Amino acid sequence: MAEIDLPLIDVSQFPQELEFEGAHFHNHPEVAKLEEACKEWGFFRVVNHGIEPDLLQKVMSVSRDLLSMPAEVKERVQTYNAVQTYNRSESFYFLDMPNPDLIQQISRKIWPEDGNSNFCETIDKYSLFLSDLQTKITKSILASLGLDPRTFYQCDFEKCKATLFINKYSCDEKCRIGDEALASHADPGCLTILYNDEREGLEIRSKQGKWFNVRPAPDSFIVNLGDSMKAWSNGRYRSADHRVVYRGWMNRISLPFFITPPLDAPDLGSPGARGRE
Ligand SMILES: O=C(O)CCC(=O)C(=O)O
Ligand SMILES: [Fe+2]
Repeated sequence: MAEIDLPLIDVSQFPQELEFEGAHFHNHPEVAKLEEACKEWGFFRVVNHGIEPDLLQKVMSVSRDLLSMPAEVKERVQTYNAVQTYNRSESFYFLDMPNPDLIQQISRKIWPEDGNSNFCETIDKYSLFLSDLQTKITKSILASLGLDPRTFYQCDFEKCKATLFINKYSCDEKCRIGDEALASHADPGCLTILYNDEREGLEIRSKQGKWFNVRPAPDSFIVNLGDSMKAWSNGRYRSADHRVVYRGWMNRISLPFFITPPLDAPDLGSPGARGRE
């Protein structure tokens, strides 16, 4: 299986002025790199994102605590699933993030004695950081299409919804290297910010239809564009097929943060003639 290192996007290099109205930045070097990555792969890896490695470790650790609870405890949570499409896997999802009340409700169901404030604070802090990161990335994607950052508000990107998943893929002795743990798919929404443990297994399909194994890299996030962003860019940007393949591990944890358009933002849901050709 061919391997790739995803294109690296350094968030600290994005122009600060992206926050201001009326500026155009598609010639900025980091924004140009982003444009290339979105066209070529629809996937990139984000570094210098400002999230402390310590917080990332804590997020993994509280996710493991949650997933290692007995099945009958996990089943108290409505959004706990042994999802069929995730072969031999289980997941929790948290809607409308950041959402401290929901995190507490879920935590109290799992740990009724004390509500596990460490879990709540860690997941809350993490989702606040990720929301901020997704805003920066989305504005930079708009800039890379040659658009004014105000488009973010004019086209209702700020109303997008974020859902955090905590997934665990488990394999037993019957698993064989190359078996699909998550079948090939494209994400339907705007953007996905994915953090996973250092176990290999994520594969993405190139423009030419060839599968590549994504080499893991610590302390960074994988970002991919979904079908809504592809449609919104009038097909200029890819929403690439990807899958998870078993590579010899017993367990693999991944935390996708899905950014999806709200139902009341028709402008975002439909492709328009925007951006430069
Ligand atoms: O677990 C992964 O690395 C990828 C997950 C994914 O693609 C998804 O949940 O849509
Ligand atoms: Fe996906």
